[in-house]
Amino acid sequence: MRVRFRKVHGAGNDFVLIIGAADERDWRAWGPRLCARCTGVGADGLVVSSAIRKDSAVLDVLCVNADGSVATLCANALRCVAWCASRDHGWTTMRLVMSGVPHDAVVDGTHVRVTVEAGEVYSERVTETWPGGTVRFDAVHVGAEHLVALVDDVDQLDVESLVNLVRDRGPAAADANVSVFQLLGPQELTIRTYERGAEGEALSCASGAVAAAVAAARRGLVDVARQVRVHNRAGTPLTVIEHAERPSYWVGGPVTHVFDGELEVA
Ligand SMILES: N[C@@H](CCC[C@H](N)C(=O)O)C(=O)O
Repeated sequence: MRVRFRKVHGAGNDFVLIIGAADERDWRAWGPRLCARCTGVGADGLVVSSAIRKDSAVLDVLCVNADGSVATLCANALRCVAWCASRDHGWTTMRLVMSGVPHDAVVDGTHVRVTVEAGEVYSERVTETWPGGTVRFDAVHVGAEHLVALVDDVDQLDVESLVNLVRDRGPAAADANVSVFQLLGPQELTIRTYERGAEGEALSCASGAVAAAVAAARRGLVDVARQVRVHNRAGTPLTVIEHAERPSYWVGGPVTHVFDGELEVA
């Protein structure tokens, strides 16, 4: 059977997006095949979305990581789904459900923001001492597990080697997304994220941006009641701000359509 897909990225975090295909197909098995950089379409994740009720602005979204695991939250995937739904149906606000958790989305041209809920910040949950010094990671659950560490200079770090060490630090670390961030100035951070499931450094990570902003706020470095800009490897910053009415955060930034295609899936 042939299905249509879109290749879309949210500030460099890229996805193969299949719309309206909520059936029994084993998308977990298709994730690694379609996401493979050399032999597939190439992406950080495969995202499958479908309307919960016909023509309603409520969509169920599945995100399968490039390694076949399922992401409990991928905020950039949600942003990309919202952009596509806006283009297809003209909706500018919608509700997206990922792993049973509802998220609101607002589309304004190519700028898309979604809500993400953050749990408590567990300070210095993992400490790693290595030749580059000591790095202390806070643990923050933002729908997916994140470890985030404040460092002096993100560019000086060999992130992959650091993550390999951190991953051996027990259950809190073994299955987490891992980020290092730096304070750039008032209300500005820069971040590098090693993404679980894509098993590599992502050009941007929206839930990682929320985790870093929340951890930085807890340290008194930023005020999340006002917009925090989070710079990334893609060079297209995301913004994070507390939701005015409920205990949640908006994370926003650009979504870019790359191309459309058709796939034969058995
Ligand atoms: N693949 C990760 C989640 C990735 C988060 C994503 N990049 C974002 O934008 O939120 C996982 O399985 O935890």
